[in-house]
Amino acid sequence: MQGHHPRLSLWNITKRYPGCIANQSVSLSVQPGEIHALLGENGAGKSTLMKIIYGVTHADEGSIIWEGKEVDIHAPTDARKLGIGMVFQHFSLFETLSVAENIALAYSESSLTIGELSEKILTVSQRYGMPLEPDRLVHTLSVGERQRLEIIRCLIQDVKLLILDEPTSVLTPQEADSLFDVLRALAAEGCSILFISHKLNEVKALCHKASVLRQGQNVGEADVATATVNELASLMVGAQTQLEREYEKRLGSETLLALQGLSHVSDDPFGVSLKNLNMEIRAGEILGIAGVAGNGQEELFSILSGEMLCQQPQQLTINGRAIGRLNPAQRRSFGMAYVPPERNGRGAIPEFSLEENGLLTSPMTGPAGWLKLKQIRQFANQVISTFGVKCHHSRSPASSLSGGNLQKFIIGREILQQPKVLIAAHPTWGVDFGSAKTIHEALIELRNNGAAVVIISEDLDELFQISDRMSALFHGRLAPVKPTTEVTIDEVGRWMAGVFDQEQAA
Ligand SMILES: Nc1ncnc2c1ncn2[C@@H]1O[C@H](COP(=O)(O)OP(=O)(O)OP(=O)(O)O)[C@@H](O)[C@H]1O
Repeated sequence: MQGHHPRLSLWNITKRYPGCIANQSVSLSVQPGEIHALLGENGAGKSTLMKIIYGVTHADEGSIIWEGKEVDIHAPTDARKLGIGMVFQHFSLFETLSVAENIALAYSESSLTIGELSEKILTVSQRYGMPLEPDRLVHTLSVGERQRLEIIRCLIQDVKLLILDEPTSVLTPQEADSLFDVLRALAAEGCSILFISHKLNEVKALCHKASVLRQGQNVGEADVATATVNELASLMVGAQTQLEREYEKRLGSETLLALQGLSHVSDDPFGVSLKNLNMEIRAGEILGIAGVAGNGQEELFSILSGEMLCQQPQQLTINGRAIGRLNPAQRRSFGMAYVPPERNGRGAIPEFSLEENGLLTSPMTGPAGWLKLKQIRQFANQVISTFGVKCHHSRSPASSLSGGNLQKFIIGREILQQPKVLIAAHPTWGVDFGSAKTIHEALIELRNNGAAVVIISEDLDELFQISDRMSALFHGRLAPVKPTTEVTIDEVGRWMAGVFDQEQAA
């Protein structure tokens, strides 16, 4: 009697990691056709629970009931056989293969030819209004299209439960709206959806129910139609909380960092070339760079940080000193600091402890090169306490932190070094709203102390909230730089679509 049972029920799921209980006796149910949000602060245990359902990791205790029957899900293939699909935050696609070839790889057990699979892709994409050509090579796809590919990959196999982990963090507002239309259509057909998000407005707009995890435990369920965004927030943090703050806009003083006629031809066949960028970033201001991912943000970050060098030293100056040919460490000696777009491998080394990761960008050695162990520990603990990083202790490996907590550690490590110039890509990516506020306040304080801050982000709400001036990147070109108070969201949207006159660009 399948119809009478919830699609999925979890009973008393417990998962322990060394030094922490990620999920503690979590029970929840999802009905057919229900869009169910999973909310919780960073480290609350959301991803762990989803990974257990999808068979990526296993519970120590508890049971999973699928349409009324207890099941063992040992691996993602078991989950897929039941009709469970998952779209991860980080896509795992092969750039040089086509859409159809990428999907074929996920279904190696199926006997469909590429031609038959392409037919199926077209049918699914037309049915749900998600245009995607099966022959397109993945490297030509935008981020939104890549996500479509991941979703279609799940839908090809009649999916009954779709899990999405922060799916809108990589999308423009328009792309997020069309994703929601697809999810609503799927739910109307009876597909259940589990949706992880830190954006409570989205949850309110899309979901029917929300379960809230706090420190690994399910602390309640809310009917999203009747709960306000503030009530959802209070359930998450267990107290009344102010969601957002307005920050005073400032116009900076003297120019600290300047880009002059900076062009860079990408040697990556899938990269974006930067074209004649001119920009001044002043002491005491935050400059926000908007743009749809893949328009040169990655390259701009690399050229500002020194991971990629300018052709001419004077194309990039700090306080008038030409630094275009200096490497990242040499630029740091002039007071620069960076928060790169990837946490793992670039922002932090997963196998290293937090103390060692602190040392990576903040050298704490004595005259003979001896490590100052006490200072290293103090610094890591200062970052942990100032930015509310949830971890076992300062000697825990970075890989044991939840995504949002590692992000807080990386940005905290950079801000506490009091840089003169900070270049930060997606500073609050995957960070819960309480911690996002802490990070915003720290960035504003850094600005108020006279630093020049560049924020490269796809999150327009965030850019409008904390930037003093704004611009956008499109196909490696920079839109005009204007005070945030003088631009509208529509104008920035047009910049992001390439509608600007390069002559006016600053
Ligand atoms: N492989 C691991 N080893 C040790 N501890 C881990 C591991 N993976 C997760 N944890 C811990 O389990 C807890 C829950 O982490 P999880 O990633 O599920 O949180 P989350 O709610 O998804 O957080 P975020 O919003 O930051 O993604 C955290 O305290 C984290 O440090």
